[in-house]
Amino acid sequence: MKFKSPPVNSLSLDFITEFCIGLEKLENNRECRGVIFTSAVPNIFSSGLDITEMCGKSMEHYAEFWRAVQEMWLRLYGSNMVTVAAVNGSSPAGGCLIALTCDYRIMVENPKFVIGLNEAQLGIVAPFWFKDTFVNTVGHRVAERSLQLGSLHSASEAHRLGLVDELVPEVKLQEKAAAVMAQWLALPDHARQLTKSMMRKAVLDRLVAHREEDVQNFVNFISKESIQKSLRMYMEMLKKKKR
Ligand SMILES: CCCCC/C=C\C/C=C\C/C=C/C(=O)SCCNC(=O)CCNC(=O)[C@H](O)C(C)(C)COP(=O)(O)OP(=O)(O)OC[C@H]1O[C@@H](n2cnc3c(N)ncnc32)[C@H](O)[C@@H]1OP(=O)(O)O
Repeated sequence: MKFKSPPVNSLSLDFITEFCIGLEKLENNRECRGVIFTSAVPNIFSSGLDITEMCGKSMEHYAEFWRAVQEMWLRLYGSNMVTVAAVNGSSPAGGCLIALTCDYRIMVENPKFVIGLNEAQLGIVAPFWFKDTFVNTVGHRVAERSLQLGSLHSASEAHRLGLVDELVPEVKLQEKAAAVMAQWLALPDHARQLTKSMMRKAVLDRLVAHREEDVQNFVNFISKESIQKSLRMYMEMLKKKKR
């Protein structure tokens, strides 16, 4: 699955809806046993959640958007397929979440590419299920420090921390992703799927059990004037950076 929503593959409501429909089709296709996620936009895997979906909109819109973000994560983290992220560009926040939610992450070894859950830098808080996914990948200590600081890690640092599993030169990315996929698909599906479910079930169940509460927390938090102000300032900063 190749993300192609220029300029930065931000995760808008439309993007997420298409992503979920695409994933569901693949999940229901008995001939499809694995998916590689990558980007068709140069230098960007995904810039994370589309900030304009969380800024200056109605409470109803925030709730609809957040349910879609939850749905994307539930489907991907709970997927029966082998999921490999071929990270060929920067991947902050929600973009990093997509990579973390896969079974395996391969990143291009470009020192300009960054990845991490940088929510704290925007004055917002990664919800518990982003945090759980991060902890399950890198462990508690690394996740705690990285989340509190809202760190964006270079590719080599991300590899050192275990945030990504492998680094490769750009030209080798697709070949390596295909090789990893072949390795994971060599196992009997039922054994791999039951093992994956055993590893991820508690974290998935936690969001399913608290889904509406999590929507309300998000809506209450994001609609605060102080948070809206932080998001507006962040968007301004992104625009100014270009001038
Ligand atoms: C206690 C209860 C808690 C409950 C939970 C509460 C809250 C949690 C909520 C949400 C979690 C949030 C998750 C997120 O994903 S937030 C998004 C975070 N993303 C970022 O910080 C990345 C921002 N972008 C960048 O750093 C750069 O754009 C880039 C990705 C490195 C690319 O740089 P480049 O120089 O190539 O491009 P530009 O910066 O010029 O960008 C081009 C264009 O795109 C716009 N844009 C970039 N990112 C976003 C985005 N995420 N959303 C919307 N728009 C984006 C940018 O402004 C430019 O627009 P322009 O009009 O100027 O062309």
